[in-house]
Amino acid sequence: MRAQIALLPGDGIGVEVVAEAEKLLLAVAAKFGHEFSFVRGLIGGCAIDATGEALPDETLSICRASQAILLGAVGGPKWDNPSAKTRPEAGLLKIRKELGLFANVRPIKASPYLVQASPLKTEIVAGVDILFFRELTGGLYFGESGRKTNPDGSETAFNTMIYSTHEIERIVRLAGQAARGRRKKVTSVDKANVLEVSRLWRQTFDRVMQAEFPDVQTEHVLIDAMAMHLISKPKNFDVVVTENLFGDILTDEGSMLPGSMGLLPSASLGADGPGLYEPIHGSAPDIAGKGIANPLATILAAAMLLRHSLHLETEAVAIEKAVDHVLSRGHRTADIAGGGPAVSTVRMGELVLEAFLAV
Ligand SMILES: NC(=O)C1=CN([C@@H]2O[C@H](COP(=O)(O)OP(=O)(O)OC[C@H]3O[C@@H](n4cnc5c(N)ncnc54)[C@H](O)[C@@H]3O)[C@@H](O)[C@H]2O)C=CC1
Ligand SMILES: CC(C)CC(=O)C(=O)O
Ligand SMILES: [Mg+2]
Repeated sequence: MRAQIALLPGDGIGVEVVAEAEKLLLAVAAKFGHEFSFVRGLIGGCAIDATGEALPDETLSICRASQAILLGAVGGPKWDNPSAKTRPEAGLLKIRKELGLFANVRPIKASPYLVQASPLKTEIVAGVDILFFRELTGGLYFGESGRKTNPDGSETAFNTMIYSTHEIERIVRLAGQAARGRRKKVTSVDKANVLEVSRLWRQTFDRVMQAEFPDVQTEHVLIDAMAMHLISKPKNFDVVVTENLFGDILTDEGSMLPGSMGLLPSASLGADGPGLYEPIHGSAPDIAGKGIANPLATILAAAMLLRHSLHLETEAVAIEKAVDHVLSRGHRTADIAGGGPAVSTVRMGELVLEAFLAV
């Protein structure tokens, strides 16, 4: 098949991990006879430096003309000034909104080869397999916000959490459909004991699930309790659906089940158009430029890209198997090495490539 893939490495370790995933995609094309063309775009801090905008129009055009987008990460201390005109993260929010990528799918699966990498007990972690559906274009990240100076000179700032029925219905539907292909259970996470938005979320979830997915078991869990249940009894969860901010926080927490942020990929999908694939982590300024970041989350995001946007299931599975193989042989980057011997970002990429070519 022919496909154009937009590569948006972004900032910090985004550049290092996307380079490894790109090598895998090139190898997929060569091995399976596909023609992938890659077009690069700027996003985040590097885009602000070059153009003054966190998401230049040119990047958006490249993405719209592509079948899929692979993104690294944005942000870093260089662009953290609170009074700056724009921030790198604004570019990420804008691309999600502009492309209508309302569903962020984040699988959290504990590899049998990595149970030692988790700070949690083996009996809690072994066998964990959760699929998060995080709503991605609504909620606090997109509601009205602002600041004002009060008469006494102090300041007030506000962000608004806002959701409409339509926005809730479409993400709940995707969660229900996914559950049908899995263990047929969906957990909805909200704060309905306090927030009006959550009460609408809960009512809408119940209505859609009862009418359209009566065969799927459902439950509601409050966000504060969920933060605890997620690491005390993670095997109770199959599919989890929640709003933007809650899903952002819970999945970073959930990364401690497999053992590192550097292991978790994600897919951001809309009703149509290109999907966007990225690791769940950020630009990791504390390790950027050292060549030690774990590229597996981004390599696994490339596998999700092949599966969801290019419908190349065999190729996606081949990458996932190669990652499993490398982990089964004991190769580790520093984040999952537990203080033991560790390989570099580039070496980990090479090992996955060698395993991919060998099967
Ligand atoms: N999707 C994106 O582009 C995101 C961007 N950010 C931005 O990234 C910047 C840094 O944010 P942080 O809060 O530090 O979050 P972060 O996710 O960049 O890093 C958190 C911790 O996890 C480690 N880590 C993350 N990815 C890793 C990998 N692949 N291998 C090994 N270790 C890894 C980092 O070294 C750090 O100790 C900020 O500017 C933030 O806004 C944060 C989250 C998502
Ligand atoms: C805009 C962000 C940096 C959000 C985030 O942390 C994420 O999508 O994981
Ligand atoms: Mg996040």
